[in-house]
Amino acid sequence: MLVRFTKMHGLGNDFMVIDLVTQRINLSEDKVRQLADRHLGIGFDQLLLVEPPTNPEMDFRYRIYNADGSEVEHCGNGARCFARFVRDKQLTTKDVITVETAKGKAVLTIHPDDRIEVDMGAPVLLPSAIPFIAEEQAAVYPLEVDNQIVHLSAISMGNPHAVLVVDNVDQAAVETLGPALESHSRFPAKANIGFMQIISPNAVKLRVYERGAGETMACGTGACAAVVAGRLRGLLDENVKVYLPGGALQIIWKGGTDDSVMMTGPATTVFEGQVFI
Ligand SMILES: N[C@@H](CCC[C@H](N)C(=O)O)C(=O)O
Repeated sequence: MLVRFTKMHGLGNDFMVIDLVTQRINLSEDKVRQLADRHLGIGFDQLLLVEPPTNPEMDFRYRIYNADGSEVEHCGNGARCFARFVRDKQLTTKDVITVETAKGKAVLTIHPDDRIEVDMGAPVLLPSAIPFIAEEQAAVYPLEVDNQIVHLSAISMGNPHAVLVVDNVDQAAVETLGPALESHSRFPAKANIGFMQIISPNAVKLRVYERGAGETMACGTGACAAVVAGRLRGLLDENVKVYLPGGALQIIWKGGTDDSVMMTGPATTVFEGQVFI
């Protein structure tokens, strides 16, 4: 069948977005992989499916799939694109939108200047809940990989992240350490791997090797996890600009275990199309 879709991006982290409020389809993992292929399909880092809510207190539900076909819990850049999508498609007229994700509720605010703010919820630091294998909770964990010891912070923003602090992000071993850590046995559900260079207490540079997608131009949940990691290590203030290869996000985290991480940034529509599925 012919399905309508929109191609979007958040700072270069790109998405195929399908409206399942007004269309119906079933997608296998193989089909997602085929659509994600940049030569044979549409090409994307993640697929976003916009659906009616199952909980009547929410406005929508959205589901997220990585390019490798795996379903994931959360996506920061995707959440902003989702908000832009439902407004542009006139599926809602609200400025504050609530959405069900696989890990609970997200609240999105569209500001008059078009930037979108997402309440990403509180970070999860308990190792078993990330999930990360460790005897006790710590801000930094030593871990052996590729015959060396690296020091990382482990955080869930709904999805699992590891964050390493590096001296120079442009020279970080993202292509080798990224995949080795993504599938490390201490991350039973795999993980997204962030490499963060501290510029000042209010600015960092970040590259993220994403689980199921490889290095992307930006990762919203990765930016949130990086700021949490920097705060836990006493390196960052509460309001931090995160410079990713595709552009900058503003991240605010007050630092309490119940405090939400707030992420603000843009969402861009590239084109619309139809594809046989
Ligand atoms: N690009 C996303 C994160 C997408 C999911 C991630 N690859 C995972 O497997 O958890 C973002 O902007 O947060």
